[in-house]
Amino acid sequence: MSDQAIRNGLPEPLSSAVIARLEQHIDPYLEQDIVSAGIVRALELDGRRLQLGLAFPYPCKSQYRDLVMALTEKLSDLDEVDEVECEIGLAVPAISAGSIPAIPNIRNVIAVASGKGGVGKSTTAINLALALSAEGARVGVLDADIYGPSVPIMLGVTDFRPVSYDGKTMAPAFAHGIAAMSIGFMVTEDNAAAWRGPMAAGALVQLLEETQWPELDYLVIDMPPGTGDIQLTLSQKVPVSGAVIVTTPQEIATSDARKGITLFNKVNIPVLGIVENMSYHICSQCGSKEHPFGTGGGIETAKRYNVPLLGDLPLNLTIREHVDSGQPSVIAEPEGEIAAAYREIARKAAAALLARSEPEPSLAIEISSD
Ligand SMILES: Nc1ncnc2c1ncn2[C@@H]1O[C@H](COP(=O)(O)OP(=O)(O)OP(=O)(O)O)[C@@H](O)[C@H]1O
Repeated sequence: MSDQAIRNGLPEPLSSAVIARLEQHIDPYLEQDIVSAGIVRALELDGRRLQLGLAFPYPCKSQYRDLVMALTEKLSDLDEVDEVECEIGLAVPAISAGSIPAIPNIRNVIAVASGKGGVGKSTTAINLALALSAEGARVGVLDADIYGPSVPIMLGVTDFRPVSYDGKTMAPAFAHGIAAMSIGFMVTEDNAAAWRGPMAAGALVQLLEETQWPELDYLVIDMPPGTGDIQLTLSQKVPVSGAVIVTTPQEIATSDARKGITLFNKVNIPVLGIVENMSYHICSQCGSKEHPFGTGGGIETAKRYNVPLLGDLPLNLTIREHVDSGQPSVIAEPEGEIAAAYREIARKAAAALLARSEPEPSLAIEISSD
């Protein structure tokens, strides 16, 4: 139950009647009615026009139209009201990340991680960041994938070189409406590959802290692949509010994903859910769904660790072509099915962040040997 007070200018008994009807509307991502969830902020009557002020704690702009229609329908039987007007805003709260101090201007940090390389972690991170932005949030992305920084290519900013105006901090790149900083702007692949764990983690934390981030609701970090020292150090030094694990359905990738979940459990970072990438293939001849790597790995892992499966993405050449050309699918085909799948993942991950703001102490912790 939210303690958010409603600015309520309605007379009784209209006020009770309106609130009772609004309480019937369950937000599908928060799984709570919109009054209890604190989304209803203001109620006013202007003549026979009912004005609703709503503020969502997670970005879901693409859902507003359906919401307004559903609420108008629910309130249509009230004699005092001829018209319903909704003003909808976004107010993302900062979810605390334990004792690590917050980074100025950044409300929430979401780490995108994978147990092994090549599963599509960066592709997912960048599309997730752009999807959060498309749903209305202010978003930045930090490319911490030191051994294969791909954000400059994926956002089409390979020529960007960070500049410092104050000698202390660097301005990030801006592309497709989000801010971006990448280790790839600084170092060549050759010298990054020589970096060992602590040095790499130190450089990444410095990169994060010395970037002049604009005000952000979410900073998405594309983590280095794997579950070793760099990932552990980063998770302990950066105020990560939640993690998204990317996996493919192959058994080997799935067991690596489990190591990823274990790593975040170890450092008390809630796992917001799993994204199963390259999950299926749509046959170009007959349109049927084929599962070249088997089925069910993501669901099985999600169930075992009591974390949601945020979504699955097909093995699809256009996903690859889009990111390789600097126009990820969420931007290249915003009306397409793939963009819709990423936006759904974004809404679910952002809502999960609110629900799981306290790590569950009952979660089984499995310490892996590597
Ligand atoms: N669903 C998909 N369908 C087709 N190609 C994909 C898909 N997801 C990612 N790819 C492609 O697979 C390759 C690897 O993806 P990506 O760089 O995102 O993986 P990664 O897990 O971040 O790898 P690494 O950590 O090693 O950099 C890229 O060429 C990307 O375009």
